[in-house]
Amino acid sequence: KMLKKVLTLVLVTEPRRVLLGLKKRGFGEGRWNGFGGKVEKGETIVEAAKRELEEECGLVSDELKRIGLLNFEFVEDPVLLEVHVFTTSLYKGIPTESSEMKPEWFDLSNIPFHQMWPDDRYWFPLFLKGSKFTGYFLFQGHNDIIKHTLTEVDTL
Ligand SMILES: CNc1cc(N2CCN(C)CC2)nc(N)n1
Repeated sequence: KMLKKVLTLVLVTEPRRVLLGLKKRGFGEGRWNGFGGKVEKGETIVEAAKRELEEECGLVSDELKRIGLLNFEFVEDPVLLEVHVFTTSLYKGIPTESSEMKPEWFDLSNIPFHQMWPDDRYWFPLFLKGSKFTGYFLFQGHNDIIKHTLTEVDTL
């Protein structure tokens, strides 16, 4: 049976901007993304999302809203990534560079999709218009999407 890794992704917004981090090392290195990581033993998914947000960019939020559930598979690697996507516009702190991420604000009309995971082009517009969504993306390598499904949902 396929191994499953549960991961988090947090997108911080202001009225006309979204905070993204440039991944400095590891999985997704060189790509802009929201903040997130693994869910450790003994913590809930939203606790993990809150922890990773603070670790990766120094922001603290107690109001993370679940907006998406994305499943990723890579043909070369038998692990399913189950990514729980959150957003918040209520936070404390100043975005601060960490060992993992270099944070920057992007105007909503200027999202650097060419320097992000290719699936983002599909689901980011749903996130930006306030929809909830579930999706599945089958990758070949880290750049090519062979197959995908994406559905707007009322409840996650
Ligand atoms: C494989 N495609 C991905 C992965 C991904 N994540 C984000 C969170 N990471 C911890 C793991 C990988 N984020 C996006 N936007 N797309």
